Amino acid sequence: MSTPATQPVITPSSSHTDKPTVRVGTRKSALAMKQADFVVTSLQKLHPGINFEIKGMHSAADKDKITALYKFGGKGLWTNELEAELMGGALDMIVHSLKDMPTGLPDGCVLACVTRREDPRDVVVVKGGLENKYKTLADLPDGAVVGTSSVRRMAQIRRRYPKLHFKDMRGNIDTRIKKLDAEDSEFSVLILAAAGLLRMGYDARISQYLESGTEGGGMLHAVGQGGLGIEARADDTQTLELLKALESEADMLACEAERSVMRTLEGGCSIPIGVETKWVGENKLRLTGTVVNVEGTEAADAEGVQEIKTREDAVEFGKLVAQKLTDNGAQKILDVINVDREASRESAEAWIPA
Ligand SMILES: NCc1[nH]cc(CCC(=O)O)c1CC(=O)O
Repeated sequence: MSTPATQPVITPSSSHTDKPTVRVGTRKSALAMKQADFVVTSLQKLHPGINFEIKGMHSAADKDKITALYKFGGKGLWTNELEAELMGGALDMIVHSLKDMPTGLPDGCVLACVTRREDPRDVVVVKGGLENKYKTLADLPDGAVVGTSSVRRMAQIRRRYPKLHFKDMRGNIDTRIKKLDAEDSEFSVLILAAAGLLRMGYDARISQYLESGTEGGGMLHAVGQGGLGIEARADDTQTLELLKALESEADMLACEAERSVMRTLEGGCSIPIGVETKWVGENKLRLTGTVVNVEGTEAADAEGVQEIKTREDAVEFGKLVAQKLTDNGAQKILDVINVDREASRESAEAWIPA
């Protein structure tokens, strides 16, 4: 006999081995898994002939909660392992919260897709929920404790509400809310991203939306907040093609502009910068940015409106707004923050993705 005597045995669990498999990686938190699930469900509807698999991975920083975060080497802290798997071919794409993605990716990896953005704003969550007589930051008495580990959030709130106090609050969303609600908790409110709460189904805990302007507490959100960023290999044309269907062009352009501000200002390290983008006319994007010192006593603000049609337009626009921020004193504020951070080893969004 010239043909092989044994054929591979098809077991029930490998009944779809005839289908091509696309492997989707993400961090193994409840929110990250939900986000990956959303991406896979959307892709599966479009491609019933492909088998999609989600692989949740703990990063080194997730596994080791004792070693100080800075000892992991900072950049890409939460993404290095996933990217190694992607480049080695064990994964075909990674689903990230866009705001946790460094603005510079390793060679060979690209931001293949930005999905339609969830509400990008930060929100206030009050202790005990909506029964609480306090609903907004303006309601809080002097000395009330705000929980956040983000310098960006703390600095901007201090600027408007100098009499509030701040304490670090880390952990994933469930952990943070539990800490807030605990009977003996010292916190009055937490500041979180609307996107995470909405995706987790915790809409009912949102008591105030923060945004630019007095009503919104003058708060600008993090770069890329609310968007999902999907990373793939630059040469994997099949995956890049699949992901085109999930891209929201308007949100991608706005997020590219925001990331460009960050990339232009940061020089390696993540910085506490707030942004807000809004489409204000046909192809016209308005981008507002702020850099505030930790004490909330000094700020550089800038705004621009420009016609944006391509990714390159968005990147150039981001550079322009970054330059305006620098002209208005951002660099001086950032230099002080970088020196302080070197001493305290704190980072901008604390780099604890939810
Ligand atoms: N820094 C943590 C983080 N990273 C992504 C989200 C969810 C929001 C998003 O997808 O932008 C959060 C939680 C938060 O900031 O409250």
